[in-house]
Amino acid sequence: MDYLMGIDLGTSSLKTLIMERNGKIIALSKCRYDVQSPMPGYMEQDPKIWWQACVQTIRDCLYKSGINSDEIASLGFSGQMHGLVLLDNKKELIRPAILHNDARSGDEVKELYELLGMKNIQEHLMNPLFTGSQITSLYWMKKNEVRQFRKIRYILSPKDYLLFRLTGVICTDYSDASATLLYDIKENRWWKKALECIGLSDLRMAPVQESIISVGKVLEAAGEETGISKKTVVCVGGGDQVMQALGNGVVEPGKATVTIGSSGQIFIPTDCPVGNPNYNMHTFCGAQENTWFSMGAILSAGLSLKWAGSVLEVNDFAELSRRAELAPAGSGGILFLPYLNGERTPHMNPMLRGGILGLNTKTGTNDFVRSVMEGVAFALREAMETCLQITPDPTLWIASGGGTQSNIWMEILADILGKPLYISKVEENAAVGAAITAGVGAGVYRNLKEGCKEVVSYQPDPVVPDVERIKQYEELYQIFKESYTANKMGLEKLSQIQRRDQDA
Ligand SMILES: Nc1ncnc2c1ncn2[C@@H]1O[C@H](COP(=O)(O)OP(=O)(O)O)[C@@H](O)[C@H]1O
Ligand SMILES: O=C(CO)[C@@H](O)[C@H](O)COP(=O)(O)O
Repeated sequence: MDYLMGIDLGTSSLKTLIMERNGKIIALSKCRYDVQSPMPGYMEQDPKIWWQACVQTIRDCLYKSGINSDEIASLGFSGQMHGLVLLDNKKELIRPAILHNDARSGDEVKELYELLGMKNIQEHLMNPLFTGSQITSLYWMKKNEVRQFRKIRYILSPKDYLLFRLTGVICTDYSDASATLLYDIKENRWWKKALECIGLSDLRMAPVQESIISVGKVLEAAGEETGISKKTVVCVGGGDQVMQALGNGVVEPGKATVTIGSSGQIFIPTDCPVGNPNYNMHTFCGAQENTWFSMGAILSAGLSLKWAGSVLEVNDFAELSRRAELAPAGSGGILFLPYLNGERTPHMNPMLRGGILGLNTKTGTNDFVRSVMEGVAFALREAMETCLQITPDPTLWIASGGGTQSNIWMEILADILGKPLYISKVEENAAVGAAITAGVGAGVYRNLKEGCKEVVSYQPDPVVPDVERIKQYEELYQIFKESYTANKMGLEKLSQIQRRDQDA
């Protein structure tokens, strides 16, 4: 039988799975790791840890499945987007990866807007500039790590590093290329002006392929390390948002996903690159040429619940969900602002900080946990409304990510978005999407649409919003939006104090 392998490099863990062509998962393995924050606002990971996690989970999956590795027709990657991985001319790592949620380059964002010009950015990148994107992280390095900057020979996105370790091939895909903010989305090539502006040439950038393209076979040494056979075809894969969408059967306009992973996203496929007139959401390329999507991204979704758990010293998400179930809808009138590490859509502000408003003598820990889940859902609604200002509302919404494991969180999300939410029957949709992509690359499926049709089905009953709670949340949502405007300046000042104190 032909099996397919999907590998998803997340922010908090790496997941590998082996599935049959009909989507039945026969082995799944996860390896957790931490994000390092050596300075306030810095978010980094050592790519070698990703590779170790990749090796460990591949071996574990092969062992659990009991299959012969020759039977794996192909494998593909999904990866956290925007992050910066740098290799020197010996193809050695230059420094730890700077991640998508890094907030150090606020000044560089402002400078790059000046240097590149708003009109050019609108026309070529079709995205707002933001901290944690490759363009701003590279520009920060140029100013602050001159010696290391000079060593840069290859610039990769996170999943491309795993592809390189496995095959020796340097290459990326359209989705990750566009997410670097160094890529001209209209012209479909690296944007020379942006590269020149930060003192680099497009020779430093990886060749760009469709996600389904097979780049070759595993290297001898990597084969021995992982147990992957030389017969297995290795495909490029794509950014985790594109891969999770495919793993949820979202392959063309009409369907959309709302994701609660470590971060959170609204993902809407579009017929053309819609751009970003208000500089507060994203337009990126899809898995294949001439495919695009609009995206609203919030920085602390699942991460907010993780933080709440650490405050309460409850590190079990299922237990946190039970606690949220015990609190009333609206959490007794308290509101959580989930800006723990700044925010992207719609505020595009790395200097924001979180907040809890309306605390009173009756507020208890159950209210606190529920308000965190509600605050994340309010932020996702604001991201959704931002996208829907310029893209048509899809007919079907699918919830995705680790947050779907919580019934109460899904109920809250459906009520706050005011949308029935479908949930896929399988977990780990980004890894499933990577496996589907690899299946197309190896000829197991004729195309992505066929792969999605064979693999993806939804639980029979969507999570349906409740009419009464929709009304109740509407009132709170208006206060949530106003709270940003009312508190913005104070939150920014607090963030400055936090940086200053931690710097000292
Ligand atoms: N049983 C659960 N109940 C509530 N939330 C959960 C549960 N399991 C996972 N989560 C949420 O999902 C997040 C992880 O999502 P995941 O999609 O695995 O993230 P990533 O891909 O970024 O590593 C956790 O931080 C947590 O907030
Ligand atoms: O930043 C984005 C999208 O813009 C995220 O998709 C990251 O790529 C990481 O996702 P998680 O690991 O937090 O789910």
